[in-house]
Amino acid sequence: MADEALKRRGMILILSSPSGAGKTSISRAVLQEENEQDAGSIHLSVSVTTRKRRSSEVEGVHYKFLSPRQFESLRDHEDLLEWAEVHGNYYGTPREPVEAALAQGQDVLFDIDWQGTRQVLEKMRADVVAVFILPPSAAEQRTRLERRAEDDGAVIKRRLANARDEIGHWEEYDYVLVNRDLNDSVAKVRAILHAERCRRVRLVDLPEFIEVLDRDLAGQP
Ligand SMILES: Nc1nc2c(ncn2[C@@H]2O[C@H](COP(=O)(O)OP(=O)(O)O)[C@@H](O)[C@H]2O)c(=O)[nH]1
Ligand SMILES: Nc1ncnc2c1ncn2[C@@H]1O[C@H](COP(=O)(O)OP(=O)(O)O)[C@@H](O)[C@H]1O
Repeated sequence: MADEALKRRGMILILSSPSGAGKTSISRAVLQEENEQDAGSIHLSVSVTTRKRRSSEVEGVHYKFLSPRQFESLRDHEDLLEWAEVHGNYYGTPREPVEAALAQGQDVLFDIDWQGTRQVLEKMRADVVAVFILPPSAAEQRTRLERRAEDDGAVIKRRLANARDEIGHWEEYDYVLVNRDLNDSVAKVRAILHAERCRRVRLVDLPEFIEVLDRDLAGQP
């Protein structure tokens, strides 16, 4: 990235939450604000899924919508970094775009569930920062799902029933936040991202930088 003194390896920023807690709203705002500040620094990992497209979603932007057969073919060819069945549908992360972005020092945002998070942590712990988002209360979570009005009653019921299972994995995450005020949550996720970018292990040319600094200091009168 243009304004950084040190070359950096990219990271995977995972956002997980029970349905309706607000991770999609937070991720869209984080991506927009970050790219206004520094274009191309972070992008969404576009998952593949067998679930039906919602009216607000655009093919290839929010998800790639596949048939079960297409999904299984990708999975069986090891083209997915992780995959899981969630709320009765398959979801997975295409591997190649993520590996390319990390190598170029770009960050990738994952909106994935706890099962996927576990797989990515097992494979790539050093490159992963995992954030768990909670709703302020069960009543507010239900209200948000109903207000979103993208799913029918049975689907909302299933998502709320699965919420306890998802929340049960909070201890597997590096950071946890309660999404009460959206702007506040977006600011917190951006603060996490900015701090994590400075981690020593991500600064790939730090040893050379220190060596030059040290040599120049030694050579000073
Ligand atoms: N493991 C995994 N989970 C995913 C992936 N994409 C989405 N999910 C999760 O699947 C769940 C359902 O997502 P979605 O159908 O968009 O519903 P929403 O959470 O109610 O907005 C959420 O927990 C997502 O984080 C993926 O590629 N892999
Ligand atoms: N902090 C918040 N306060 C009030 N409403 C919110 C907040 N965050 C998200 N929402 C709303 O709640 C609904 C569910 O949010 P969404 O981002 O789709 O959740 P998720 O992706 O976790 O299922 C949406 O209608 C969204 O506009």
